[in-house]
Amino acid sequence: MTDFKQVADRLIRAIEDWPEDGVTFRDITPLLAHPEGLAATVKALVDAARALGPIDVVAGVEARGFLLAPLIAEALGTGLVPVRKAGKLPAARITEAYALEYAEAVIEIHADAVTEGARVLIVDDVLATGGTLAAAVRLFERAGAEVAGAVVLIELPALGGRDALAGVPLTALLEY
Ligand SMILES: O=P(O)(O)OC[C@H]1O[C@H](OP(=O)(O)OP(=O)(O)O)[C@H](O)[C@@H]1O
Ligand SMILES: Nc1ncnc2[nH]cnc12
Repeated sequence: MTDFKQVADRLIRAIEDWPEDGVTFRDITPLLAHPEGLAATVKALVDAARALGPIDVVAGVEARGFLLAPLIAEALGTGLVPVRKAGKLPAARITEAYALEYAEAVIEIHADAVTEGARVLIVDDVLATGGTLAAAVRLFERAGAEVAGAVVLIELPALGGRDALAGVPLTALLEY
């Protein structure tokens, strides 16, 4: 089995000054495009998810969380809930606004996306300021669920996102 950290360090690329000056963008597309990179990524994510205890449902945050969450949900045998950017979900919604490293946004879930007390695992590719994941946690708490934890591929510790998630178990597979 390919070592995840080795293959990820080789295949995740850093793009300077994108999408704006001063941001180093961590691009996971070469990792996902590589067969062994993808397999090692899925295994590492699923191992991290299993370590968080029982999970009833896996949530992926649009857009890059959508690339990862279904792979974990399928492996755990759970359902999948999309956390969508504003204006995409057709039925009654719960909405949260937030700021992230280089933008502001609004995310939503369907009000009936989770059952009362369900243990939700939230998945995304990057934790930067934590604005996105903290907003996702608020969505599921407002929906009556319990956030069992969050798993990300990459944490950018200099941006302090972990502090925004106080009280939520967070596993990051890599730090840059
Ligand atoms: O911790 P934060 O400062 O909130 O930043 C992290 C978020 O930023 C990126 O999403 P983005 O909204 O750029 O969009 P994308 O997934 O649609 O590319 C990334 O995929 C995370 O969701
Ligand atoms: N530096 C970064 N690279 C990739 N995705 C991000 N989302 C927020 N900050 C990011």
